[in-house]
Amino acid sequence: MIEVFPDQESLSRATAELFAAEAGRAEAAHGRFAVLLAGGETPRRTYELLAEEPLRHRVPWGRVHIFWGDERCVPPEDPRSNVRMARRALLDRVPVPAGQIHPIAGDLPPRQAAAAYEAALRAFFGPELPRFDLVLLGLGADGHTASLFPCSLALDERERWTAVTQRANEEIKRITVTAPLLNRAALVVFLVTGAEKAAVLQEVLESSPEPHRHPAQLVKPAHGAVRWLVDRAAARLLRPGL
Ligand SMILES: O=C(O)[C@H](O)[C@@H](O)[C@H](O)[C@H](O)COP(=O)(O)O
Repeated sequence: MIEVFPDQESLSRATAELFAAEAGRAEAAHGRFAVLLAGGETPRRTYELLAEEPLRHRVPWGRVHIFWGDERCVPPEDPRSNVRMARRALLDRVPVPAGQIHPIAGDLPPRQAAAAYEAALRAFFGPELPRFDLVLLGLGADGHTASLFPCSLALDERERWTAVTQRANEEIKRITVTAPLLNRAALVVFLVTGAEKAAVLQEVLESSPEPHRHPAQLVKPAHGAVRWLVDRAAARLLRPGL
């Protein structure tokens, strides 16, 4: 399902409202809301809106459990950190109990960080593959999502829930969740804005599946839904009515 919004602000507002609605639904259904946050820049405004009136009062923060889809292997205060971005935009401003925030430790050696994060996931969800109520994902201009980059070994990981990856021409490593975890989600929401994403969005949504070229095409939850929230600039090359 693809929803086109006039601009990033209206997309961010709709995403924040969806987050609040899903949180209320999950809490009513099973007493908690487990969400996987996206990194990068696109979700920042959504997180800010969730911390502000009126939405801040619509989310049962005491029942919310926060995880991340990926993190850069940088210190916690590094401006590139996805955990830092979400803390500053949202988590430092709403009453989620500290024990319900499960950051990826970007300052650990990468393999140790991936193992520690997988242990945190297992501690919370148990031995079964985690089923998140909501997964927020972005889309890179190269078709990546989370930190699942084209042609990376992590794309074929079917056992582990986390992996160490590295983006081409980027000196740092990254920790990412893997496709099996993403594909257990109840609801996956891709957030895509900006004219620079128009070409890749068209390829991901309209070209034949080539997940090693466009890892976002790996995301097809067997028992869940995928929604694409895109702005008009990113959607400009899509077939009408897609
Ligand atoms: O750590 C990251 O960078 C994200 O997890 C990554 O998958 C991001 O969602 C896309 O690269 C889009 O990034 P923008 O939202 O900044 O365009």
